[in-house]
Amino acid sequence: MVATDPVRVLVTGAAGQIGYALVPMIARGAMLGPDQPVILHMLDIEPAAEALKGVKMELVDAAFPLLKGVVATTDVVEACKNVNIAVMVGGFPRKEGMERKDVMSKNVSIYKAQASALEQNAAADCKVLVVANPANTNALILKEFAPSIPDKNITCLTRLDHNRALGQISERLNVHVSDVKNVIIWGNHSSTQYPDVNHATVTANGAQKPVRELVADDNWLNSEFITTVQQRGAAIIKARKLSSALSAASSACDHIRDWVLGTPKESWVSMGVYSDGSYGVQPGLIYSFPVTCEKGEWTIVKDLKIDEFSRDKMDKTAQELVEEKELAKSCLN
Ligand SMILES: NC(=O)C1=CN([C@@H]2O[C@H](COP(=O)(O)OP(=O)(O)OC[C@H]3O[C@@H](n4cnc5c(N)ncnc54)[C@H](O)[C@@H]3O)[C@@H](O)[C@H]2O)C=CC1
Ligand SMILES: O=C([O-])CC(=O)C(=O)O
Repeated sequence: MVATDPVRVLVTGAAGQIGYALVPMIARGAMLGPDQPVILHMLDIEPAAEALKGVKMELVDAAFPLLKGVVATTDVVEACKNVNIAVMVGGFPRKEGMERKDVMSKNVSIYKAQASALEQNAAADCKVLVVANPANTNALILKEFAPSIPDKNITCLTRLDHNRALGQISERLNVHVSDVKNVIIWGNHSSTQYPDVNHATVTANGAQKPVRELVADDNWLNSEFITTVQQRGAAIIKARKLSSALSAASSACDHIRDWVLGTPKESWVSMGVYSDGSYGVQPGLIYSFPVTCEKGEWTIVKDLKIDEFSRDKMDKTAQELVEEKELAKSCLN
């Protein structure tokens, strides 16, 4: 493919609230860069067909220079045809008072059903990002029911949690968010996730300093900071009566952009990817790790020092993923 060939990007659940925030970002180049033309494939279900038509009309009305075509459909096969990137948002969001795994039975069956459509119709090297909750387990189900898609091409979104952690540190230290780097989200996109700042730094006047040293309050870092990030999704639902949408859409663009175009030098991001056993995480689980990306491939950052506090939290979130996997399988029987 030459650089100016359009990239086909599928967004499922495109008539929903994340979809509505995400498709204009993609059409403006926030996902694949300002020179990369795109063709948007938007999938939703029959009850949302009229709303989906409306989104397509608005995309036409916005006259995006990079947008070379729009497919808006309720047919999953048509939606998946030749797509290079698939952002799987379709599903049901949780409501106030629920955990993300409470939408499991409704959502995992969607991912089982759509796995084969993707496998059979998408481009052979299609990169898949699962956003719908429970994101890690939906991605795991998709991976199991689409065995010919390479494991490394199926990921889930924990970049929103990563960005939330950057945001909390930036507010606490009164520094710009782009000067904070190398936080890590370990594990599940759920309230057991472990936001870890032990390797994070802030750049000031050309020098890098450890976040722990600058914050100088281990008590805050080991308690309130962690729970704020873990519970941020619930806090947004409480405030908006709807779950996060603009931040989820923006983080989905960050995830794909860094995966395709590469992570900046000496920094990493968090992605939910299949475990190869790194850091003692059960192989095959979709677990959020620190990764660097180059030439369209992610690599888990190896050999970071893990203290006892972190080990315990990393194991607890892994254990939840093992349990979710069993629960998902029972929902599919
Ligand atoms: N991983 C993450 O960081 C985040 C994940 N989420 C999750 O993303 C998902 C979408 O959230 P919203 O856009 O707020 O929900 P929404 O309800 O506004 O939109 C979801 C859309 O999916 C559609 N849909 C349902 N079943 C479908 C199917 N089989 N195929 C295609 N489309 C289908 C619905 O008709 C709806 O238009 C939820 O599961 C939510 O919990 C939300 C925020 C962050
Ligand atoms: O909390 C939710 O249900 C939506 C979500 O995943 C998030 O905002 O992180």
